[in-house]
Amino acid sequence: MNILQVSHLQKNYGDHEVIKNIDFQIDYGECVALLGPNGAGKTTIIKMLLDITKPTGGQILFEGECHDQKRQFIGYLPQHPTFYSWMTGKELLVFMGGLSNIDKESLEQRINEILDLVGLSNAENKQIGTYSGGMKQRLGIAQALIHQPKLLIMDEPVSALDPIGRRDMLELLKFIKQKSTILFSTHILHDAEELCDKILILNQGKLLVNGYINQVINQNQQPVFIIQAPRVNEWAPQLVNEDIVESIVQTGSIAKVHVKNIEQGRTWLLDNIYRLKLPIQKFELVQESLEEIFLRMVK
Ligand SMILES: Nc1ncnc2c1ncn2[C@@H]1O[C@H](COP(=O)(O)OP(=O)(O)OP(=O)(O)O)[C@@H](O)[C@H]1O
Repeated sequence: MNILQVSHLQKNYGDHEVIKNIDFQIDYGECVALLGPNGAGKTTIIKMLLDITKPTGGQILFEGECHDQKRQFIGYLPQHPTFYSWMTGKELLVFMGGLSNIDKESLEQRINEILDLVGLSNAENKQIGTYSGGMKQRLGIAQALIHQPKLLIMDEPVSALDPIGRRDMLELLKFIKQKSTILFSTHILHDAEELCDKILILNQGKLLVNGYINQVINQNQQPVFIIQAPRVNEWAPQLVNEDIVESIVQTGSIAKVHVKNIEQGRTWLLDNIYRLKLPIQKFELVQESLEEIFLRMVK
């Protein structure tokens, strides 16, 4: 049995179809990234899993059942957690543990364990208002895990952090995932690649991809020619050809040209480089990265 089964999930706001007939499942011990550009519908899906928002259609089952008490089952770190800044980290966890009906004796021990896990033992008696962004986010993880939920859901857990806070958080999540089942949303591909087993790519409410990262890369990767030469804006538009070229992406002095067929594309591109007398610095055939696959799909 899987831990979460989502079938035919739909959400409309008025006439706006925000989530369009989505199916996915999460198995025990998996770490799954929900990826999508701004407005794709990631937060809406998470809110429906948490019962904050009601679906327009479809079904959400936890361990095969529609649970009424989702708070016991799920630990949740929102996109913008808000804390009382006058509370200490420990006081917040006592408060949250109380809401989850953990008895006092077990709670004391659980708080010590969880503060140790997230690296906040030394700051437990400091007011949250004095915490850095990274410390607040780690406290957010601690409150989400205090009642030992079966599923940890996080909405953009690292996006707002500086590079050091982000690295700390990724390392913490790598450790937590060894013993947890995790679903988190992000628009940062690299984080998904580093942490996850499976990815769900969402665009405009539709699920475009649902699978293990390696499979997704193998099944969707397209060959791409890299051409580097000065004044890319002037020559790249002349390489448009619907029969041969799928798309062209320009960055700096580089054009990434996706072709429909490698042999035909190579010959045609070389002919054009010669015709245009391009002073090329590089001509190379590479495979797309996950980020490039994502960008192509959500365009
Ligand atoms: N309460 C609401 N009423 C009407 N439309 C909404 C509401 N909440 C979200 N939407 C719309 O639903 C769509 C999906 O929004 P959602 O916040 O789920 O996207 P997201 O992928 O989480 O984006 P982001 O990465 O920016 O957080 C957007 O077009 C948004 O404007």
